Amino acid sequence: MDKIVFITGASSGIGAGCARKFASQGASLILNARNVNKLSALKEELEKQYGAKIYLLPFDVRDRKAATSALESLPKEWQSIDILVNNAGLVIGTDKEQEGSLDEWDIVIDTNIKALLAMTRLIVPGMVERKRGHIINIGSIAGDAAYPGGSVYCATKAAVKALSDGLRIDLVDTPLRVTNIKPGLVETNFSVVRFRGDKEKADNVYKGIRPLTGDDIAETVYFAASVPEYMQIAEMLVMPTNQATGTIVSRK
Ligand SMILES: NC(=O)C1=CN([C@@H]2O[C@H](COP(=O)(O)OP(=O)(O)OC[C@H]3O[C@@H](n4cnc5c(N)ncnc54)[C@H](OP(=O)(O)O)[C@@H]3O)[C@@H](O)[C@H]2O)C=CC1
Ligand SMILES: CC(=O)[C@H](N)C(=O)O
Repeated sequence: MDKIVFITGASSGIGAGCARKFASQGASLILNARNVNKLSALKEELEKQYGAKIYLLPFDVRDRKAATSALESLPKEWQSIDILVNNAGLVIGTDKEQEGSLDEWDIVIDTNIKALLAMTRLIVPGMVERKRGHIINIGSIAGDAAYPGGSVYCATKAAVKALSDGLRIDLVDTPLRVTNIKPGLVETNFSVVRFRGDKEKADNVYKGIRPLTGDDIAETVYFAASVPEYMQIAEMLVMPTNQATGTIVSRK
């Protein structure tokens, strides 16, 4: 794949999985996250394993000024981004809507909604000009229906669906494509962040079920990116076999 792929939140989980998959297929990658050490280790791995061309662009996606100047700083040969994977995201806590921390929810909303929108706003005009591009947003099954303790997170992922659908409408007269990938249970660092570093609680989320991995979701992202240009995978809901909805899971 002779394309430039920009992945936010590439230092871990689904984003790192996407980096590995696209690198294995010959794409050139711009990798973003805040943790520079993890990004550098991934760059080294992908250069060694696949001879991939990697450009690191670490910044906090919530920082609009940093995002703007990072993108402006890209060398000319890296500016024509073909695929934007809006993946960076998180949740903190499982509090009820009437009890949780507004400060923590600001972080969740700013990352999952406002930063995704800002990256789209910064990168898509160039795609429109070049008449090629694909925006792949990582939504969630959580965007389909709210669940206990997930009110704000679910709302942000419902917003990702609305932003994806809206962008697809706004780009309907262009060759650009928009995809919303909606994973179910995927074992990554996500639950460790959700439970504020409590690894035992995080591990319990995946007890008794075979969860998906970041690499599994990367396969679906790559699939959406690699179908012929006249095809647009608008949405994909991908979950473990023993999961039926955001809350109905059979554990053995
Ligand atoms: N795991 C799951 O079950 C599911 C996850 N998802 C979604 O998948 C996406 C990836 O999550 P997942 O891989 O599971 O979780 P991880 O915690 O493993 O990865 C999250 C990534 O987002 C990055 N990130 C978080 N905040 C910022 C920020 N402010 N600026 C830049 N990067 C940031 C982190 O990097 P760093 O800390 O270095 O900045 C990390 O690379 C999220 O949008 C999540 O909502 C959707 C459905 C299911
Ligand atoms: C992290 C996710 O989005 C997951 N599907 C969940 O809602 O727990």
